[in-house]
Amino acid sequence: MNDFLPITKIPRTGLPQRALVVGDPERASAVAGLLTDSVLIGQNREYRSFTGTWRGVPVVVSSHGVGGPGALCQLGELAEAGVRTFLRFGTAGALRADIADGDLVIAEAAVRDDGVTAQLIHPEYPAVATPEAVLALDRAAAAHQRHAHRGVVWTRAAFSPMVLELPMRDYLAARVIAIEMELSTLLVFAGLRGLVAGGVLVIDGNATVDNDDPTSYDPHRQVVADAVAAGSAVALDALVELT
Ligand SMILES: O=P(O)(O)O[C@H]1O[C@H](CO)[C@@H](O)[C@H]1O
Ligand SMILES: O=c1cc[nH]c(=O)[nH]1
Repeated sequence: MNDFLPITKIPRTGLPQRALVVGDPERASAVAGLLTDSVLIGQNREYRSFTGTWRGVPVVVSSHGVGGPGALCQLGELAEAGVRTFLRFGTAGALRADIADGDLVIAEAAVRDDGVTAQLIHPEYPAVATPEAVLALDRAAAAHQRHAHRGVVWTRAAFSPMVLELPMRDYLAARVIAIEMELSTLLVFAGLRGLVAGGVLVIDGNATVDNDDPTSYDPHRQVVADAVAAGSAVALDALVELT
């Protein structure tokens, strides 16, 4: 048998039990650059994975690309290789005027509009973060003096609407605070497997505005880059607190 798993090309066994998962492979490299003794352990497609230590604790940092189905492939292989605790460190659009660019959103749960978890379990099953992960992220954000908001996140498979309208009004009325594309997949996956999971997201725009004018979405701004750099330490600090 091959020593590497087929989709991510990470080693089949022996990975640290904690992983930070991110969308962008370049973000995986940047976060790995913060670790001690970081080693690239797999690179295939959108999946770039490292091991290293943070505050003396072994961790994995791994990218899953954009979208739930691809993320699910990565999560399954990380779990097969030994990961038990997952935090997603991503970006998201704000759904409230008082949530600013560069702020952090700590997810308590996610709306399962992800296009993939309905193929795993009934839609009534919740996508909920492990309470200890929420609290660890809250403490880490406070320790780093980062502005953080807690609430429900909308995970949506399609980045932009086409013929059908986004049900934006309903989720705004339901007080959902941010939108992104992979978190509910992680939370459902972890729930079904009995694993620990949570997520923290850097706000890179206001999705209620960007939805009216898609050309206004610009995640490549200094305020976002600075928050991603600061948020990396928040996410890693929380990750190593969890068991
Ligand atoms: O910054 P990441 O982690 O990729 O997260 C967000 O950014 C991508 C869309 O631009 C989607 O993957 C979305 O979930
Ligand atoms: O899915 C996403 C990710 C970042 N920002 C958004 O507006 N949407």
